[in-house]
Amino acid sequence: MTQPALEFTDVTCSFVSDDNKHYTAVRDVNLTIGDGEFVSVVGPTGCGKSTILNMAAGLLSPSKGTVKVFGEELQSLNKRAGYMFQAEALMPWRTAIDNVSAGLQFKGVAEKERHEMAKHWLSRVGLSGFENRYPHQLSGGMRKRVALAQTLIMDPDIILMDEPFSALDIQTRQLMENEVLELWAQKKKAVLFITHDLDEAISISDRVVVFSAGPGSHPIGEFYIDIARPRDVAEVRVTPRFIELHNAIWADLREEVLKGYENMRNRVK
Ligand SMILES: Nc1ncnc2c1ncn2[C@@H]1O[C@H](COP(=O)(O)OP(=O)(O)OP(=O)(O)O)[C@@H](O)[C@H]1O
Repeated sequence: MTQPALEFTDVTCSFVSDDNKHYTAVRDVNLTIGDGEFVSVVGPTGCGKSTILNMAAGLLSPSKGTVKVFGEELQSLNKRAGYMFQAEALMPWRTAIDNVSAGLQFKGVAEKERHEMAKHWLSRVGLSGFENRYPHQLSGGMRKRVALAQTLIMDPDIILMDEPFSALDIQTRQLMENEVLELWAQKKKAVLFITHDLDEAISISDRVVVFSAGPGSHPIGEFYIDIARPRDVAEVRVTPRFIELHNAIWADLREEVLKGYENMRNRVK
C-alpha cells in the first residue's frame, strides 16, 4: 500500500505572543492527504489554515503530534513539497525565465539546461514569448503563472497552495484554476489547497475538509467531491450536484464562520 503523501496525527500548534500569552491555533488535528489526491481546506478566517500548510511545509513545527511525509516524520523543511503562497513570490530583479529556473539554479543545474526547462514550463503555463519580461512588466495573472511554473518545474511530489489566486479577478482566477487542474491531471501529485472560497474548493478538489473556528481549530467535516473529471471550474458550478455539495458544506461552515468573527472580536477587546 502506498503511504499517504501527508499525515497529521493529533497535531496541536500553539503560539506565544510578545506579552507571553499562549494561543492554540489548531488542536488535535488528524488529516491525511493521499498520494495524488487534491484536498482543499476551508474554514473561517484565522482558524489556522495557513498554520496547517506551514507545518506541512516544515516551516513550523507542531507543539504536539506528528506530521509525516510519505511515512517519514517531518523534522525540517519538506523537501518533497513545492509551495505557492498568496503573496507575490517572484524576485523583481529577475526575468520570468530566471525566476522560473531559480530553484534549479540553487540545485546546481547548468544554465543552458535550466533555461530550456524554464522555457518549456513558461510555455506550459501559456507564457511563451514572455521569458525576458521582469515581474513588473507582467499582469497579476501572468505573475501567478510564472509562480506556478516556478513551483512545478521542481517536480514536487506534494504541492502546497495557500490561496494562490485570491488576488486575481474572477475570470483570470478560473483560467488559472483550470490550468492547475490540467497540469495536476497529467502528473497527479498530492495537493493541499487552502482557500476562503468554497466554490473554488468544490470545483477543484477531490475532497474538501472543513475546519472549525479557532482557538483549537480542527476538522469538523469532510466531503468527497464526486463530480466527474476533467472539470471546467466555471461549468461545474451550475450543476445540481455542485449546488447540493455547496449547500451541505455551507451548512457546516456557516456557523463556524460566525463563531470565527465573534471569537476574533473578543480577542481584540
Ligand atoms: N506567529 C504567530 N504568532 C502568534 N499567533 C499566530 C502566529 N501565526 C498565526 N497566529 C494566530 O493563529 C491563528 C491561525 O492563523 P492562520 O494564519 O493559520 O489562520 P488562517 O485560517 O490561515 O487565516 P486567514 O483565513 O485569515 O488567512 C490566528 O488567530 C493567528 O492570529
